[in-house]
Amino acid sequence: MTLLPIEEAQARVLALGTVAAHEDVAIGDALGRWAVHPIHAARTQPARDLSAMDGYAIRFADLPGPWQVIGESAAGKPFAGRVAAGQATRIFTGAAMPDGADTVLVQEEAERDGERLILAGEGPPHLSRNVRRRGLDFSVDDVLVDAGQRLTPARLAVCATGGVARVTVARPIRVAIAATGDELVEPGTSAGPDTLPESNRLLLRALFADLPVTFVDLGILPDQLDVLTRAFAQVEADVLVTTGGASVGDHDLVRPALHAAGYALDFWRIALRPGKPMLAGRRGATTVIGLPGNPVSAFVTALLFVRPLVAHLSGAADPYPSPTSAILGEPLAANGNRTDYLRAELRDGRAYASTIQDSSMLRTLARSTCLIIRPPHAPAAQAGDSAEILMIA
Ligand SMILES: Nc1nc2c(c(=O)[nH]1)N[C@H]1C(S)=C(S)[C@@H](COP(=O)(O)OP(=O)(O)OC[C@H]3O[C@@H](n4cnc5c(N)ncnc54)[C@H](O)[C@@H]3O)O[C@H]1N2
Ligand code: MOO
Repeated sequence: MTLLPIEEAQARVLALGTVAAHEDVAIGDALGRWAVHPIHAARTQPARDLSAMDGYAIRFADLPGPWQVIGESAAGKPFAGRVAAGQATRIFTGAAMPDGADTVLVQEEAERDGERLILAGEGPPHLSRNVRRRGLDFSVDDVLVDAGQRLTPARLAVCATGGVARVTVARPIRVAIAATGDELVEPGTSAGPDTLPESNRLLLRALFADLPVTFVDLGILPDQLDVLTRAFAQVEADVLVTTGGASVGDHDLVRPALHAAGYALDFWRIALRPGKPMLAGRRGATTVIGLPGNPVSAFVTALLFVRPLVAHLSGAADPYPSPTSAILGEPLAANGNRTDYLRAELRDGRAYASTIQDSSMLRTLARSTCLIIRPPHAPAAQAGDSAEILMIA
């Protein structure tokens, strides 16, 4: 059986999606969304030459003083007059430089007696010392945020400073989530030995909590073709995520149910461990991603496929998770034909893989802080070798 390489599977998932319509939102509501267009500054920052320190505005040519203090410039309350030879004004951080002054003497290096000011230190070493020039940060029309960039706290702050009140973003992505399996019960309900508290819906919602999504909870669905088909046929969402029932057993009915509900399958089974039985398809504007039921497989496939799809539909220029690298703390055996995401702990910059890599084991996942990425057919690796990792905690 040929399995689809994960990079190809990722590209195909993104290609299935229909990019969401746009809306304008206040910057206060835009955290974690992606800018659809480049965001341009509506003002210059600083709008005037400003003092960077508390002290005195002087003319550099007048050093080493003394000076006569003729007034004050505070933030928002500029000095109205002009500083002539031998004159200075009191000035504070963020205040406009008075006309005629070009340099700020910090107050720690000055002594004042009434209007008389003298140098009491080395003084500013060069012209314009402690002055923030008009436009130092940005000028009107400069690009503050590129199209496709995420609106992080710092980017929202630069928009505010740039006089940008509203931004264009994709509308929230509607994500419907269904767990399937006769053995599953709502977490917290009393469960006998043949039942299992359902955890994948909670896992997925938590994994996407920072994304601009609205969730539709389809609940826990039984392994019955007609029930699954009816539920999938009624979905109105941008993304339908199912978990479980994706493999080859007699009770793995997600694929036939999706087919019966009118979804066209794009692929099934990929070269990934854990996560091999993943499937993807589409019906109208709804992309379906069928995740394996094993919780660790659901976790890894959600990170590698569902999150990037939601980010892509939201306008992200770079929707994929960003691996970094670490030194291996222990040797690793040669890898087989699937890309392997090993649950591991990062300690003192070294990654240690768990000895048992079973895709049902949530406690191992919960203890892990990273996943070590092993490409298909990677040769055996030694302690001290470098490896790609994906941080997960
Ligand atoms: N003969 C074969 N058997 C299996 C293969 C295969 O290639 N040939 N693939 C294995 C792989 S790999 C995986 S992964 C699993 C996943 O299969 P399914 O997607 O059909 O998952 P289920 O059988 O429904 O469940 C697997 C496991 O996970 C538990 N589970 C399911 N959903 C949830 C949930 N929402 N919350 C918590 N736990 C859940 C379920 O009880 C099972 O124990 O198939 C292998 N088999
Ligand atoms: O691919 Mo399965 O997810 O290894 O257990």
